[in-house]
Order: sequence, then C-alpha cells, then structure tokens
Amino acid sequence: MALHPVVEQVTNRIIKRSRPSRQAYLAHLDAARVKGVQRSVLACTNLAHGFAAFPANDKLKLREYKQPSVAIVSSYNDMLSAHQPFEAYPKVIKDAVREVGAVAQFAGGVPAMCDGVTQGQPGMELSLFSRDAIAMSTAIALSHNMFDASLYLGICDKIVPGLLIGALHFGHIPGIFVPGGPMATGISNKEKASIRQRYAKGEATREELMEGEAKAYHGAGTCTFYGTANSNQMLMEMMGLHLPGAAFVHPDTPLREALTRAAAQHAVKISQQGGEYMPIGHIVDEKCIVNAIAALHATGGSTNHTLHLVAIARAAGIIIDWNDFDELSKVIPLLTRVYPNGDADVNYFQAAGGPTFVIRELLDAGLVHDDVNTILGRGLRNHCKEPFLDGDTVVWRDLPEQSGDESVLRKHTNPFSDNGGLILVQGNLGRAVMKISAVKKDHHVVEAPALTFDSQEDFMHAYKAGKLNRDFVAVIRFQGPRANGMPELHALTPALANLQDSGFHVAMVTDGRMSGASGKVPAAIHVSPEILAGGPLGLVRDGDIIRVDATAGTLEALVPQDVWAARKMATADLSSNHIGMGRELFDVFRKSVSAAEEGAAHFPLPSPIETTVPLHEGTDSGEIMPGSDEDFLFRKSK
Ligand SMILES: O=C(O)[C@H](O)[C@@H](O)[C@H](O)[C@H](O)COP(=O)(O)O
Ligand code: SF4
Repeated sequence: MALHPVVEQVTNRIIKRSRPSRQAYLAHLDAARVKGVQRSVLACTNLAHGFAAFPANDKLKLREYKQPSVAIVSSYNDMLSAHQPFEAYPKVIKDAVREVGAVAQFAGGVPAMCDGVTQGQPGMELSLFSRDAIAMSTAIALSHNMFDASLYLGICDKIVPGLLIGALHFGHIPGIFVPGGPMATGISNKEKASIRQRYAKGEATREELMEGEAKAYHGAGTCTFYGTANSNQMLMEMMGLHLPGAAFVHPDTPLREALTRAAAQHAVKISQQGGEYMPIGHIVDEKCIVNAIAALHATGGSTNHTLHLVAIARAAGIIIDWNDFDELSKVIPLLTRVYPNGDADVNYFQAAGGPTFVIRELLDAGLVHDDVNTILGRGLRNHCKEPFLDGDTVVWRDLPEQSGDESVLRKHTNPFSDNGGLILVQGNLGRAVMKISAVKKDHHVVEAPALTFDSQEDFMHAYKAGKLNRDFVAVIRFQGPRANGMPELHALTPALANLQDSGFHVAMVTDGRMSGASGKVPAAIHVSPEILAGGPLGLVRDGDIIRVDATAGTLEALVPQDVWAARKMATADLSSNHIGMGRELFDVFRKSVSAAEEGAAHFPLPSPIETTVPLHEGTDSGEIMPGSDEDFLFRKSK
C-alpha cells in the first residue's frame, strides 16, 4: 500500500525543519564512529582500570582479541514492580555474550521512579525531571568509552525515554532495549478504578481500597494498564529497538529469559566487530519518529509522549511539534481498546495479537514507513513476527491474519475509530494536548465556569467539602515544569470521574500532566506556555467561562477582550514546592527546563561541527552528506 500522503507530508516537513540539527547530530555520530572501537582511544592505564575486575579470559578477549565489549545499563530497583525482574539479568546477559566470544560489563545503573508510588505525593514533582537525570546517568555509564554495543534495561514512564535520550548522545554505539514484561492479570483495571471512586465518595473503606489495590498490583512485572510504561513498550517495538514481540512476554518465563539471551547475542552481532554494524543514531531518524507517533495514536497511548517523544527526537537532532502529532492523529485509526481506552489489559492485548500485529496493520495501511533501519537491519516489516520457544532458543513465526479478539485489537480495515484521539487544542489560553480516546463523545465539548486551584490538595479540599457538585472547568495552575516539576495530577481522576458520573459537565485545564492511565474526564494538559513562562492560563479568574472543545480543537476563555487585556497574571507562593523530598536539588532543572512543546528538556539540540569525515567514494561531492543516513546505507551496501 502506498504511503498515506499526510504521513509523507508530515515526514518531509520534519526532515526539512530538522536538516541543520540532524546533519549536526550525524556529523557528531560519525566523528565518534570514525574513532573506531572505543577502547583504542583509551590509554593503557584507563583500560587497566576498566577491566581490572574482569575474569582472566574475559580480560584476554578484550585486551588481546579486541572482542566486542557490551555495556549493560540497567534501571533495576525493587521499587517498580516492572523493573524488579531486571535484578537477575546481568548474569544472564554476561553468560550469553561470553557464549559468542565477547564480553559484557555492567556499565552503570540509572535511577527509576515509580509514578504509582509517588502519584499525588511530593515525590511526583521530581518525576519528569528524573527522565533527564536518567539520560545523564546513562551518559555517565557509557562515558567509560569502552563499549561496542549496549543493552538498555528499562520499561517504565520516564525510564525508557531517559535511557533512549542518553543512548542517542552515544548514537554511534549500537543499542537494544531489553524489557521485562507485564505482571499477570489481577482484578481488572476497571474494577480497581471503581473501588477508588467508591472510596473517594466515602462508600468504600480504606481496607477495601487496600485490598483492591493489592489485587490489582500483586506481582513482579509492569502494571497491566496501557499507561506510559506500556506505551513505551509499543514504541520500542515500532522503533525497531526491541527484538520483535519482546514487549509483553511475562517475566520469569523460559521465553522471557531466551529473549534476553537473544538480545545480548544480537548486540554483539550489530557491533562494528560483529559485522552487521547498526548504530542507534541511524535507527532513530525522522521516519522512525513518525512511526512512533503513529503507534501512539493507533493504540491510544500516553499523553506523556507528547513530551517524551519530542525530547527523544531532539536528542537525535530531530524537531517535532504538536502540530505533527495532531495532523497524524487525524489519519491514524485507533486499532486497540486497552484500559483506560477499554476494559482489557495488556496481557489480553498480547493474547489477541499484541504490538507486532499493530505494526503489521499500520504497514499494510501505508500509515508507517517500512524503509527504516532497525536492530535487525533494513525494513520494519522484519518486526511483524511473534517469538516462540524452540527448545531453549527463540524462533519467530508469522503473525495470525486475524485478531484474536476484535473487542481489543482490530485490523486497519475495521478500526475502533478513524483517528487516534490524541489531539492539539489551542486558543487564547495557549496550546495544550487532549487524549479523547477514553472520553465519551458527549464529554468532548465542555463549556462551564472556571474554578482555579493552585494545588491538587486545594482541589481535593473543595471536593471533600462538597463545593464541586456543579458544572465547572478546574483550572489547576502553577503545575508546569518551571513551577513544581510538572507532576501528574492523576490522583484527581476518581473525584472528577465521580462528578462526571453524577451528571455534571466537568473538565480540567492545567499546565501540568496526567498519567497515561488517566482517561475518562476531558483534560487539556501541558498548557504551553506555562504560567511561570507568562502563559495566559495565569489570567483566568473564578467564574470565567472556559470552553474546552476537542471537536473544534479549541481552548478558550470566553472573556471580553478589554477585560482580558486588563487582567494581571496570578501569582503563587511555590516555596514549599522547592524544598523537601530532594526538590531543592532540582532547582537548576526548574530554571533551565524547556517548554512542554519542546519536550520539557534540559539539553540543547546538536550544534554543527566541521565534519572531518571524507566524502565516501562513488558520489559527487555534496551529493550525499558524509555521515548522513543515506551515506550510512551506502557504506553498508558496499
Ligand atoms: O503515566 C503513567 O502511566 C502513570 O504515571 C503510571 O505509571 C502511574 O503509575 C499511574 O499513576 C498508575 O496508575 P494508577 O494510579 O491508576 O494505579
Ligand atoms: S507502570 Fe507505573 S505504577 Fe506500574 S511499576 Fe511502572 S511506574 Fe510503577
């Protein structure tokens, strides 16, 4: 099927917009590649330190035979159920890499925050900033400059984006993302949410709430709703950074361990010494990013990726914005209904066909690019396969033609809706994003008086005092990255959902974030510019009529122009958000963070360098920029 013209147009616009920074990025990548195997630039003393603790024969492989050295960068900790399984991975990886004559080192750990533990708590004000702290920690691990390939162990919200941002700053090193898989299904996410709503109404006891939560989150593995963590998994599959179908295989199963071993050995293969060199910076290009946005839309993925994908793209010298997301959303159909966009969880989604089925359908529909690099080489269609065990090795088989359950996963010829439901809304309050794939149609437009709150706590006090039994638009102010780190306000969902279920027309507008697991209440989030950057959200007063219109894509305060122009910006005392729980350590982050639409990031786009790489033979000078994606493919074809 020919590529959809809108996908073509958006891709070409991104390529054109990004050309200077992408070429600078690739020049940096090529300069690093030209230095050859990392270790050759290290002085003997450095090297000696680098493998002092190695077993003898590993040391020999490194020093004498110059075999590939594979870095392990891991986000293991016991706080995230999703990352706890990574505890055992380094030994599995080292043994698997040794089997193919190479060596692996645990290059470094990265921090990982569980947004479920910190949801509604002060710690959530570090959550977004932890993404770039993870990127910096990844760089610290790889800065030992001894590695020919790298394995990135991460799953949850900010961790995969942080690892990928870090990895892309070492774009010359081949990299593979290694997942751990979801926990088994407990009580349904819908039942969990209804217990929370009953508790919020005082109709359930704390013991019932705790019992419900414990049945929902009951074991090792990723939470089973389709939030940011599982959106990350879908994107890693679509970007060709996972072995095909690795995302949702359960932890502690023979297939999971075989996939980890296979990823470790594949990393050796795609190192420069391995002969199938595939640096991660030549995988994540403009087409790869467009494919990722398409996957997000097709699955009703997390709104957090309107921040993280922007930051990931910038790390590779690629500039995307919310217009790109919005235009693609209009042509990418919704192919899955996984909670909060439906009742099923990711285990059921996997059983029905899983992420590689979505990739195949989007390829068949001409809605994603097949001509991309992945860890398997050239062509995304290589990833439309499912892993199985043959003895103790992984084999991949073709996907079923039909979905295992049309109520959860559909072919592109019969989508749940003709658009992805992650849209841009804009107007005199700024630009914001809305996810409507989980919002009932009669809540797509809300026009009601504003009630302004400067914290989640203020909102909950008003709710518990019975002051919110009415139509209103909650304007939760001073939640942007400069203000308090841009926390998720997901803890307000049960109260807002109760009010909506009681028949009130409610919506939320904030320069903060929501969880990928939020869904049924209309929320215009990530309002840009944020209030502390002079955003007009700061001009709203209680009683102003606010119109949140997902159908027209508008976000308006219906206030007479002269009244609006005379308004002064609201102010707030945020000092209590800047101390305690380590928040004082992130002052530099609050001061340097970019706007939400630029990824709320702390690193610059790549700046041009004089490329030292000679034009390769066979082309006229200037025809193919040295180090460019075309140049890379040309050299690979030799
Ligand atoms: O973006 C996300 O997906 C969320 O941050 C998610 O990781 C977080 O843990 C939710 O808050 C959990 O959902 P519940 O709070 O509904 O369990
Ligand atoms: S999905 Fe969210 S709640 Fe679950 S382990 Fe990951 S960060 Fe924690």
